[in-house]
Amino acid sequence: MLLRFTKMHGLGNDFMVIDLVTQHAQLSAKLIRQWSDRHTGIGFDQLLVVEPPGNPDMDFRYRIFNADGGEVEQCGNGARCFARFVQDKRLTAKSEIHVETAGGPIILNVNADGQITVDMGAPRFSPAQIPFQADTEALTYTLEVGEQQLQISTVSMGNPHSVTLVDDLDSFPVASLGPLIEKHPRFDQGVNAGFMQLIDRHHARLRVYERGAGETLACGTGACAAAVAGIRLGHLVSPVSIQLPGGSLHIEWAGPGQPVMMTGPATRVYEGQIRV
Ligand SMILES: N[C@H](CCC[C@H](N)C(=O)O)C(=O)O
Repeated sequence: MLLRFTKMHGLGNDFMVIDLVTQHAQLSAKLIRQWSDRHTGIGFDQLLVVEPPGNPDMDFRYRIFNADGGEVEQCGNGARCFARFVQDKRLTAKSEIHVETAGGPIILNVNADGQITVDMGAPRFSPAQIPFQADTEALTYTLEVGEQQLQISTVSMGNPHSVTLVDDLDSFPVASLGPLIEKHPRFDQGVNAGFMQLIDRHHARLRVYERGAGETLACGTGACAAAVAGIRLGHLVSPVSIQLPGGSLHIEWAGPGQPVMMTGPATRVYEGQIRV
């Protein structure tokens, strides 16, 4: 059987997107790892799957799998591509799309200018919600990483994030410290490791070593987590422009209990078919 898919990206964070509303396929971690290989497969950071909703009040279920085959709770750049995909495929005529994910409900708005704004839900901070091993909730924690002691903030956007402030992002050893944080024993389910350089009160630069995918050109939930951490620490004021290697995202957050609003592009690259 041939399975249709669309290759897409959000600021260079790239995806294979498949519609399992009108198609059927049995996915496995092994198959996803084969597909994600950038030499022998299609190549992507994440696989995004469109399914019918479980909850009749929602329009779709949105499932996310990392390149390593693991299913995860949320993907922000993917959410914008999801919105573009379901409109392009005529799976919906709505411009406000309500979607259920393993990390909680999100709302996608396709704007007149083609940008997409996502209500990502409220961030969570308690260690149990990250999950992260700590005695009490704090704004920052000291994490032993290799020979170093790093100050990190932790934020859940449905998926887990650590945020470390650095002075010079270009020279910071993301490739060596990222994987040590990603698989640090204090993060029970692993973590996406963000590294942020403050520019001014409304701007910051960010690199993210993603759980299950490595360093990506952009990370939407990572941008949300970094903006929220910067605001909580008093370094940033909403709205915040987060500049990632692949481009910038506009983030707004009105404070604890309020949703994080992320706005950015979604790009279609090509249509494909693969035998399953
Ligand atoms: N690697 C992430 C999932 C993808 C998130 C990222 N691509 C985004 O745009 O938010 C995790 O394991 O939680």
